Amino acid sequence: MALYTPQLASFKVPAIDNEPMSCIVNGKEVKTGKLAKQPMPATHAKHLCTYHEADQATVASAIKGALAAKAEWEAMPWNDRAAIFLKAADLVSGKYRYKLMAATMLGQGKNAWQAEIDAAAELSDFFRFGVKYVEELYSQQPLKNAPGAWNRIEYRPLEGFVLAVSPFNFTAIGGNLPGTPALVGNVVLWKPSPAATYSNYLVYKILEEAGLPAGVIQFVPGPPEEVVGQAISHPEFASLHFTGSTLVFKKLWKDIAANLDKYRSYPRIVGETGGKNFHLIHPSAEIKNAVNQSVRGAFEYQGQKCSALSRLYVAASVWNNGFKDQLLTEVAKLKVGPPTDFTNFVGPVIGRPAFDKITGYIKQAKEAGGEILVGGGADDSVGYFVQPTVILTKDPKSVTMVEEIFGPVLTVYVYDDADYEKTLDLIDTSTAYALTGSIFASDRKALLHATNRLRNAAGNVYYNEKCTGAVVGQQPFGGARASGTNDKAGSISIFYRFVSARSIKENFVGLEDYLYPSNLA
Ligand SMILES: NC(=O)c1ccc[n+]([C@@H]2O[C@H](COP(=O)([O-])OP(=O)(O)OC[C@H]3O[C@@H](n4cnc5c(N)ncnc54)[C@H](O)[C@@H]3O)[C@@H](O)[C@H]2O)c1
Ligand SMILES: N[C@@H](CCC=O)C(=O)O
Repeated sequence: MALYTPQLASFKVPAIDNEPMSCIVNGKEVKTGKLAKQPMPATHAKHLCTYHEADQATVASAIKGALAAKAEWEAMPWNDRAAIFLKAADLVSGKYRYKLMAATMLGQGKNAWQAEIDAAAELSDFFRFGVKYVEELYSQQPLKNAPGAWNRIEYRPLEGFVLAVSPFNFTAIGGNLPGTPALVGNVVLWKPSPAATYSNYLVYKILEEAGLPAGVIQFVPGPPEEVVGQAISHPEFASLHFTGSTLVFKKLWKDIAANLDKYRSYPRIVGETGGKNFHLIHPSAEIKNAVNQSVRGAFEYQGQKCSALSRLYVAASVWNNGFKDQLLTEVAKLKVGPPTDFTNFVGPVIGRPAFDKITGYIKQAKEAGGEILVGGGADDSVGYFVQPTVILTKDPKSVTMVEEIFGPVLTVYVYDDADYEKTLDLIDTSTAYALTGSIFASDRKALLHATNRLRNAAGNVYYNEKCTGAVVGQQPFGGARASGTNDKAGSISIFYRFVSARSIKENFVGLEDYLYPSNLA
């Protein structure tokens, strides 16, 4: 999909305060007694909407309704199921493009460019490429048939229901987590993030307008522990499709294990989680490109991408010969403010807890001897704004080089050119994560050497390009170690996790005798 359409220049973000919104169970809005607000990060004084949260009875009825919708959804011809998602993709990139973008800008604090990448381009790509991948999956059939026999594979949806638990930071991931299992015939209970409820609600409404039958996806915003806990302890729970923090994913995995004896099948657990992503700047790197890519990688969407650049390893020869000056000059120029002013590059972070956590890390880094080279400030008087911050550390294992911050904070470690091999070891071993990383070098041997040495340090690797911005269909996305199950969103691989294949052999030739030739001697 083409990005940044000309109309965007005159795009007026519509007012979307107080849109009606609630849980949607069996296609109907459910008004419960429990109300919640999604705060607006750029103003925090207002809110986008008040919505009804799922209570226990709502979750129970959503699960029951999903299971009731299952037989018909499974039996729907593939072409009809595919048509719904293709229609939804057209609505996302067409009729609802600006509304989705506005919801993502105001509700999640993205600037217009980032909102278009996410809510329009990536979401419609997930749906369109999803259809292509499922076509490919279904057409994968045994290559061999013995004479008189026919083999085939049926890609059944899972027995029971899938639980999709989505993060705040990508509207597209919100749509993809329930969309992927639903596309292959599953029914899904979708618990969105409380910080992205409005945009996610719109995604649900778009699927509904595209023809998704009532009950196939149940939209149940609500208190995370309660809603998720209730779903996980249900005997028909079949799978978790999660994206979010490592801590929460590990907890949910343990909760699932504790309930294992209740389930009919071993649940499929798919989780894409945190990152501590790196740029490695080799002595042969082209400086201007490495600087610009680092600025985008670290500060786009306030560093609130799982893939955001967070630890930067720069050769001393490069750092002292222009890299440092260019980096600091560019970061100091970044304009910070609400996304409604299109000249702002950096917007608000998602909310009070994120603001406190990020500023807490900056404080810790200072106390541990880190030098703030630029930024370091923050302002929560109106909205949650953290200045883009660059910290220089002499300790490559200091806290901001190791832990996920999820904010506009970049820590730099300058290595002696002679210590290149040691630096590769540091990158590989100093964090628990392995999501994304980039190597900047004009020496091709150096690129290949680092790629081999860092084989398990990232699921997505880039050469001379920032470590964010994976595109559906081009760079399948995900990481291993503490970063997730690496099932690769935006590729065919993920669909295997939500089907349970059945092999069927049909015999056309009757057996004349049960004895083997060896028995006849
Ligand atoms: N690897 C990836 O593809 C990827 C993509 C996007 C975001 N992320 C990660 O997501 C995190 C940021 O998103 P977030 O702040 O929404 O994450 P989060 O873990 O706080 O929340 C994710 C989801 O889990 C729910 N949740 C939170 N606590 C829960 C609990 N105790 N029990 C049950 N459910 C609970 C939330 O309501 C939300 O729906 C970062 O760590 C980021 O790296 C990873
Ligand atoms: N597609 C995104 C990953 C989503 C993480 O939050 C990227 O590569 O930047």
